[in-house]
Amino acid sequence: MGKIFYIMGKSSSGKDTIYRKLQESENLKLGRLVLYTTRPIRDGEKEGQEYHFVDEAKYFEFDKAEKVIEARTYQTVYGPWTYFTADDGSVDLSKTSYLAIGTLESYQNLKAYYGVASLCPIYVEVEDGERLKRAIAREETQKEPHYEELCRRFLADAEDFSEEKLEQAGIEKRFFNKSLETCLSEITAYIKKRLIES
Ligand SMILES: Nc1ncnc2c1ncn2[C@@H]1O[C@H](COP(=O)(O)OP(=O)(O)OP(=O)(O)O)[C@@H](O)[C@H]1O
Repeated sequence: MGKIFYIMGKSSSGKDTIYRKLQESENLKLGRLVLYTTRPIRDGEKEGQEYHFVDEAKYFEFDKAEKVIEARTYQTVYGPWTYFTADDGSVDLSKTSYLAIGTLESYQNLKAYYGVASLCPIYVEVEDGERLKRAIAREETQKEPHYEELCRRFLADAEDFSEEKLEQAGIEKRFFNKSLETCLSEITAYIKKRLIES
């Protein structure tokens, strides 16, 4: 059976960067499980790459059809943004393994939906000061930087990824993203090992 390799970490820990590199990796050949969001697309993002960018009506459509696996809404300074995973027919674990990005909460819900044996957590960590610098640098590249949202998210993450919650979710292994290259090679080796085991 295939596995869902689930990348998690606080904002600006490097999840998207790592996700893109692993997707490009010739020798892993992982399918993509793309989450949905109603938040506006950022400059440089592409539909279907980081997320499926949809409006609220689409979310309600999936919900009505009972196809929402997990959903969470953040009351941001720009209004409510919903992030969700939908059973949109793109996942077949009998055929392949997948790579996804999500939160600790969505990870727990996917475990309940697909079964604990199908999920494999990839938790990425960066020292807080360095992570904040990367977040600001990334925001500065945006046409309309959202600094308030950056601060809100930074504070919310401290709670959402508390040591207690990590322990509850059974996250033991951590991948430190100081050097991207080293972090990527450690994650790649880990995924290969887990693929052989499954
Ligand atoms: N090892 C690294 N060294 C320096 N910069 C890095 C490293 N890894 C990622 N970055 C940069 O840090 C910024 C944040 O990375 P990225 O957008 O991948 O984080 P993220 O975890 O997906 O954040 P979010 O959850 O907020 O979308 C980006 O500008 C990225 O280029």
